Amino acid sequence: MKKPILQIENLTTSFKIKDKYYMAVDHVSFSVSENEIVAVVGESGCGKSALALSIMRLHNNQRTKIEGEIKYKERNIVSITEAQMNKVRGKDIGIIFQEPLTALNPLMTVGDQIEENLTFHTKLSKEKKRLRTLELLTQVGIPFPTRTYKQFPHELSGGMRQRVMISIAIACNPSLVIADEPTTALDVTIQAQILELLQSIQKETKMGIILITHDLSVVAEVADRIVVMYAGQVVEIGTVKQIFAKPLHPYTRSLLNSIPSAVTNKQRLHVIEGIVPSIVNMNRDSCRFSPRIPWIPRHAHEESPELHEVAPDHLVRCTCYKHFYFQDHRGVKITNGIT
Ligand SMILES: Nc1ncnc2c1ncn2[C@@H]1O[C@H](COP(=O)(O)OP(=O)(O)OP(=O)(O)O)[C@@H](O)[C@H]1O
Repeated sequence: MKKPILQIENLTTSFKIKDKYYMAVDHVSFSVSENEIVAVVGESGCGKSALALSIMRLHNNQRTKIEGEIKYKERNIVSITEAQMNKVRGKDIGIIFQEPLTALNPLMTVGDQIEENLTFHTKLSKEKKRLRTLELLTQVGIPFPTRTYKQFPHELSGGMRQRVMISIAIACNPSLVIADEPTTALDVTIQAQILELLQSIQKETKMGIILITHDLSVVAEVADRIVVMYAGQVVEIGTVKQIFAKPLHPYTRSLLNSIPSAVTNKQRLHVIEGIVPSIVNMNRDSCRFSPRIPWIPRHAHEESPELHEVAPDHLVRCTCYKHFYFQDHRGVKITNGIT
């Protein structure tokens, strides 16, 4: 059995809005093992970034409350001091953000930014840091590492900047990397290259990756397991095979049905009607997805829906999945979930 690197248990992240706290991540539990890619998927506003920033403890702690456990190699990093967390961040756990142009410092050269991380976490000499930086730039597929070493972020293309972000994230050989929408800001061909790069680094280093994305189609090829989040909660979790071959929660099925494919490209794509509720106006006592599937009878939903284990390692929230069918744009029932 694989060793878990990160175990998240009942993680709750609440933001203070006008003197009251509202949960954006609601009792989330899952784990990531070495050599494993776990994808966290869901539409915008489902709590994916709030989750990623909670793991890194990058929220403003004056306005954010984090409860539950995030165990990195058995140690609960929710309760360690900020100084201790500084040693974990960037060394044990790396992060890749969606938009490298905003995440990178525009006034520092690429070389300096990578070396900054090495200076903070290692005792390498100046020359060794330079060599390690050039090695990293080569590893992430930068064609002219010595030139890029001296360049500023704005001198690079989006894809190259994301490669630089990846090299910063992996500089200290972390055992876990969180990639928060790493390809969203890139065009399709570059997206594929960046995902391939992440996958090859992961194979080489055996690190664990949490891949956060709103796009289920990007995870099929790379992920081992999928965590589907809706309105702050995990609504389904399973292996890639389980989720793609037997998606159960109506939200998962809707996400899958929204993916353009060779099968659907001549038809209108499935659109998930409605929007993710805001954390302030959310009805927390019932199935949170129920307002978006009004044709499912009320009795099909569970009160205070729980996660149910439907197969080994395959969990789904609420009983509504048993009754689910789609309505296409003409109101026609589609019962199998995937057209
Ligand atoms: N700092 C904050 N203060 C108050 N509310 C917040 C804060 N950050 C996020 N939220 C709210 O928490 C919910 C989850 O947001 P989050 O950014 O985690 O979603 P997401 O799934 O990552 O979406 P996206 O893909 O657009 O980033 C949203 O309702 C959002 O408005």
